[in-house]
Amino acid sequence: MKVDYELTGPNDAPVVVLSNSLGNDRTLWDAQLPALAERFRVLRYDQRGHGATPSAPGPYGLADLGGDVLELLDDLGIAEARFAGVSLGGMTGMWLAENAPERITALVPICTSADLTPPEAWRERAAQVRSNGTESMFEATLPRWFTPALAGDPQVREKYRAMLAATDDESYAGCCEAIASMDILDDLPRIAAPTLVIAGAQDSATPPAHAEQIAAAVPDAKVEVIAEAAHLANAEQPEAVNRLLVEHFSGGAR
Ligand SMILES: O=C(O)CC1=CCC(=O)O1
Repeated sequence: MKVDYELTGPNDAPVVVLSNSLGNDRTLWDAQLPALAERFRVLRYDQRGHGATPSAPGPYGLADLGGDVLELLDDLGIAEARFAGVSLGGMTGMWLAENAPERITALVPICTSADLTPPEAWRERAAQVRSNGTESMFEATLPRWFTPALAGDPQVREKYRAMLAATDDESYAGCCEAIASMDILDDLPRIAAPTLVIAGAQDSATPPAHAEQIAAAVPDAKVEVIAEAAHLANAEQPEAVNRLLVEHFSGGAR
């Protein structure tokens, strides 16, 4: 699958790949771009059926979503990259670090999980979206994405409602099925990339315990919990997340 992408930053700088979560697109990273593109070649892309990337019939697995990234890196002639992903994007990053370790030199999974059970709940969500469409998910989703302070802001509501509604129904469902069938927990100890796991203190979708579980399994991984942030912590607290991303990606890449 050819994904839609955008490259920003110096041509000769190390590459940082940014991967979005379920129901939004690469503009999720708008507030990271200025800080990262000063030092890195930033490669933002849209997960399949999200943003400007075409859809494909589901179900998907994380191998499909990770495979999309490998195809993109191959097409662009990028041998290796640092990788940050939010939620589904973080799962994609962990799959890559386990299955294509030579391509991932540093990893930052953000507000994500390696074990988001029960799978039936994701299959039910997939069925619901195939019947009712992505926009029907909005009122239930926004309070998971942001703390009440931001979730009530009319501009935030409109931006994220539009992104969710623009997400292809079948792809959203296929991504839910990728989460349902996710099988990355047991291989976390194989991850060799220096790893920083970021959590939102108020994230009800993937609470900080999920970050602790990942960090306990990945050799030498660290955890940072961002106060006053829910699931889309990079959008809600960009300064704190930018500082951590720049520090981690400037430090010990493998
Ligand atoms: O929409 C949610 O429930 C939050 C979420 C889970 C996986 C993902 O990418 O977003």
